[in-house]
Amino acid sequence: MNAQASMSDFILQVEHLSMKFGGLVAIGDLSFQAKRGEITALIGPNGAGKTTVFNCITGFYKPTEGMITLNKRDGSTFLLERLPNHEIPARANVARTFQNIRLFSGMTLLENLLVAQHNKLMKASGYTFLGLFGFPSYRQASAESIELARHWLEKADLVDRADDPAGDLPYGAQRRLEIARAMCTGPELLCLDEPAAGLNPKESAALNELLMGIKGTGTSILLIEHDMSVVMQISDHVVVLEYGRKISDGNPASVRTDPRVIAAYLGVDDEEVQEVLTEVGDEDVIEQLDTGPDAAHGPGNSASMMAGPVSDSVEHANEGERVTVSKGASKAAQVDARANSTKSKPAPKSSTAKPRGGRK
Ligand SMILES: Nc1ncnc2c1ncn2[C@@H]1O[C@H](COP(=O)(O)OP(=O)(O)OP(=O)(O)O)[C@@H](O)[C@H]1O
Repeated sequence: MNAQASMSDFILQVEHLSMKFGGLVAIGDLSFQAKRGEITALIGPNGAGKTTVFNCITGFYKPTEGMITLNKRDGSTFLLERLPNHEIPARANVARTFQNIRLFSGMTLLENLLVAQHNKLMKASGYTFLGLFGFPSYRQASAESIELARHWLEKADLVDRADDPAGDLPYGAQRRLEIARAMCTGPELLCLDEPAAGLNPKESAALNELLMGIKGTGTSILLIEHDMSVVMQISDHVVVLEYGRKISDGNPASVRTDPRVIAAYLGVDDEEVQEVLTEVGDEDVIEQLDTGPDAAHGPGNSASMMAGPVSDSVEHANEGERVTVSKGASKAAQVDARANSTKSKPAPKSSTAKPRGGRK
């Protein structure tokens, strides 16, 4: 990320966010920023804490610690962790979709998009029955709402089905309708929780097109996604979580080749981490294993960033370069521990990480 960027270039700043559920640390000291007008992806294995981050941003959870700042285009700033959750969409202009589709399936597509604009229409009616009698401000707001709904139905390639019940749409189209509905609330930050889940490749491509169109309007997108074809194609910036901690943060190309990310995603047995990294990694990855993490895009060597679950420990054994990691520990931490171990024992380069099966 550009060090010259000013604070107002960032729509969202998450600082030292922690969320604990009893003894479970779902998010631990997480900091990242999302640039205005960009697509920022939040990725990580199941249970890494991605949805919990969304729930903190959108007010469903009040974080245990930390600060979430939203900087709007007009210069106003909101501390989301302090804002009542019903004010987050209305005042901070943050909209979200959920992992499970939440449409009004018996209502038409158009009606779904008009319901999303309910607040605007109520305001225009003066919160009275005057709307029923064609109060001019209400008539205008009503016409604008229909126009906005039509606009987003077109963008989502759904305008032909405007009068069909939402429940009749194929799954991928329902996903796009949800996003269109969120866009009708005029968000500055759109948070999408796994929008590509369950989509076929054609539907994924349609989703990518819709999201790129939304980005083109200047709306910033925060995206949780497991589908790497979506993440790598459309994201400007990727933040990777493992056990609620950030293990990598950078552009898609740098994150894709980060050994810690590969290890976290593979989810292999502890003793197999090195073996699998060697087999799947390209020369860059192998080189990083030998020389340590890439400070240019990684989160650095800070133990707090790289720690696994609170109960885990990473020990350096006294047998050459072997690293012992307690069961269930962070795979990213193993990669880091191994890199540190290699650094502290200057061994000949040829002694580690030589591909056994060659590159794939
Ligand atoms: N309300 C809650 N109460 C207790 N534990 C919770 C709660 N919400 C989340 N967790 C726990 O926090 C951790 C992170 O969960 P979260 O759903 O945020 O992960 P995720 O990365 O979104 O996973 P997935 O990719 O499977 O959706 C998990 O261990 C989960 O069980």
